[in-house]
Amino acid sequence: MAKLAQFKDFGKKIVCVGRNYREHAAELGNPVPSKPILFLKPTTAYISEGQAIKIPKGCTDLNHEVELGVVIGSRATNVQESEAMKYVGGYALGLDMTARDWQAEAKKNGHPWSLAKGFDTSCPISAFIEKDKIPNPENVDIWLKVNGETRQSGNTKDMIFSVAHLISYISQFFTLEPGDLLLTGTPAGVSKLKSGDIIQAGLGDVVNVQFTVQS
Ligand SMILES: O=C([O-])CC(=O)C(=O)O
Ligand SMILES: [Mg+2]
Repeated sequence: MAKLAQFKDFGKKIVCVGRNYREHAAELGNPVPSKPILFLKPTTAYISEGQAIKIPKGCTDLNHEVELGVVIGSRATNVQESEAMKYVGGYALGLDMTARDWQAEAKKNGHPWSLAKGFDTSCPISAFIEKDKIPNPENVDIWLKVNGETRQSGNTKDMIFSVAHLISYISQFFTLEPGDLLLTGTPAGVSKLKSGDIIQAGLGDVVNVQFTVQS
């Protein structure tokens, strides 16, 4: 496996998992999935700390979704679940910013979520986290505050599909490449944001980030 340093410049394709926590599926009135629900964001969605989250033009219900991000370390095609963790290069905290009004409309009409999930600034991301800083990705506290008030507070042990299962499942259909980011789904507590809001989010005490929302 190549040296981890090369993944500090991760920023390749963003593969997202939907409804991977029962309580979040329930809060939006969705059934619990029997297999992972996948969607993609374009790489133009990435921002890092210091850049603002922009409410996309016409969106009236921008939501935060804090998620554990897994950075892929080596090329993965059709990997077994028992081997899958070898393909992890490290981690990151990611926000799956969602135009909930646009997503609701897309759901109603059976249309894709690309616009609701893939607009510019829809993937704020922390710095790269070395793999050994998170020895067990299935037991990490994950939290998000808006203007100092806790909105999301979960633990990755409540994920329906594990990191290993997700990598194995996804790699059956498309190849994961070094530098790709896998966003593993959000716990409950998603809520509406407005211009000027300050989001703080973190994974246990491993990492925390801050982003401002702008119209
Ligand atoms: O928009 C949604 O509810 C699906 C999703 O991304 C998640 O569960 O993290
Ligand atoms: Mg999400």
